Amino acid sequence: MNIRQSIRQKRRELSLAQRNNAQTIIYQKIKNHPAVSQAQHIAIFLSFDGEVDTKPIIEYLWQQNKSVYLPVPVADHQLLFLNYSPKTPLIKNKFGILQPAIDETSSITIEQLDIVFTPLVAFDERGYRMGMGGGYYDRALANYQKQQILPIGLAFACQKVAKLDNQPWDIKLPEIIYA
Ligand SMILES: Nc1nc2c(c(=O)[nH]1)N(C=O)[C@@H](CNc1ccc(C(=O)N[C@@H](CCC(=O)O)C(=O)O)cc1)CN2
Ligand SMILES: Nc1ncnc2c1ncn2[C@@H]1O[C@H](COP(=O)(O)OP(=O)(O)OP(=O)(O)O)[C@@H](O)[C@H]1O
Repeated sequence: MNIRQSIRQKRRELSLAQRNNAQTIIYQKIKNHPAVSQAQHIAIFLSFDGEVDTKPIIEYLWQQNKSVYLPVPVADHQLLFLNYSPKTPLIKNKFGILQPAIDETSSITIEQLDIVFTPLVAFDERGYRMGMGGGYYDRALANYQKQQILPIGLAFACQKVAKLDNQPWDIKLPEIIYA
């Protein structure tokens, strides 16, 4: 089994108690995060495959009157970020992940985002990430520094590896919140 598959399996196999403990710590870190307090436009994702459960984070962001956006995979491995409010109807995309139905009027360009909470399968000390293999986030975040976007990875500690062999297109996350 390759490392993507083996870490996805480890992540799915975390017990409910392990998950809840870690998620409580992660939520606390987000609530105390100065950049999150200052941000207005925040992209996050709806969890699947054992990812950190983002629902409570989204509820918190809504409570704080932040504008929340979800990734929508489109052609050429591009991501669209669409507004997500408590009223937004969700549909399942081809990966089985819930997303808002495509509605161009609610999409935001990447450079308008302040923070992009980024899903990942594995990460290393340096902040390199391995994702699901579509290259969606590597493309979306290719120029994040110039665009003054703060990508923040969200993960469980079991997703950390010593060193990923990174490719030229791999972005390095400046911050990963994990527990
Ligand atoms: N919650 C969440 N949303 C996300 C991502 C993510 O990692 N997590 N993505 C991060 O990029 C994008 C979706 N990327 C994905 C890429 C591949 C597969 C996947 O399961 N691939 C299967 C084959 C799928 C198929 O039938 O076509 C596989 O590799 O076995 C899923 C999501 C956008 N939304
Ligand atoms: N900035 C980019 N421009 C063009 N192609 C890219 C870019 N980033 C990644 N790719 C292509 O996308 C493919 C998948 O990349 P990779 O395996 O690193 O994805 P990933 O980070 O695991 O997935 P994701 O970001 O969707 O979670 C690679 O074959 C790579 O050639």
